[in-house]
Amino acid sequence: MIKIAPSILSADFSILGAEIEDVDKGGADYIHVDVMDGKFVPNITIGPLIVEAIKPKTSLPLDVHLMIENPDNYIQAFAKAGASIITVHQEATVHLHRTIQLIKVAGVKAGVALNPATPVEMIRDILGDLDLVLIMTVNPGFGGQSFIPQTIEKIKQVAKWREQYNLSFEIEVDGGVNGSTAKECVEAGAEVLVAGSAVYNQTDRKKAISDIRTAAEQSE
Ligand SMILES: O=C(CO)[C@@H](O)[C@H](O)COP(=O)(O)O
Ligand SMILES: [Fe+2]
Repeated sequence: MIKIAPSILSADFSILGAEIEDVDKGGADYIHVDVMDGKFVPNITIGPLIVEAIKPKTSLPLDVHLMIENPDNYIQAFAKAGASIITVHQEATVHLHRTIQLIKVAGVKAGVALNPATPVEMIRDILGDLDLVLIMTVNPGFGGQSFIPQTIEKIKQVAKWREQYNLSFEIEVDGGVNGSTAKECVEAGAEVLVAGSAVYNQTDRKKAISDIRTAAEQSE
C-alpha cells in the first residue's frame, strides 16, 4: 500500500494547524515534519515545541525527519512532543546503532535517512533494527528542488535487501516527488512518498494527494 506524507515545510506556517487539517482530510497517510538546525543543512525550521503544538491537530502519524547534528540530544524531546517516527541522518551521527536504540527506547519508530551521495552499504548491517529507510532524492535543506534520478538505484538495492533478509521496514523517498516521479520510486520499491511542494503549492490538496497516489499506483 502506498502512503503519501505531505511535508509541512511547504505549508503556510501562519496557519499551520489548518494546513495540517487540510491534508489530513485530503487523504494523507503521514504528516512529514522537516527539522533543520542550520548546521547539518543550511536552513533552520521546526523544533519540539511546534511538534507538540501540531500533535492535537491530526491523528495521523507524525513522521519527523531530523536534519540536525548530534540527534541523540533531541530524540527524547521529539518523542515527548508526539513524534510517531523519528528519522536521523546516517551522516549526522557517529554511533548510528546507538542512536537507533535511543529512538526505540523512547517508544518511537526508528528511521535512517541517506543523502544522495551516501552509499546504501552504510546501513546494510543495521537494516534489521530499522522501521524505515529514507532515501533522499534531493540534497536535504529545502523544498521545491528537482528529483535526482541516480537515487533510484539506491531504492532498488534497499528493496532487494529487504526481500533477501525478509525484513519489513518501509522505504520512504523525499525530495522532488510528484505525479511524474512517484511511479518510478514505487516501481523501484518505495511505498512512502514525501511530497511538499507538489501538495502544498496546490490549492486543492485532496486532489494533489490523489493525483500523486494515482500516478504511483500505475506501477502496481
Ligand atoms: O526533507 C526535505 C528537504 O530537505 C523534504 O521533506 C522537502 O520538504 C520536500 O519538499 P519537495 O521536494 O517535495 O517540495
Ligand atoms: Fe523531509
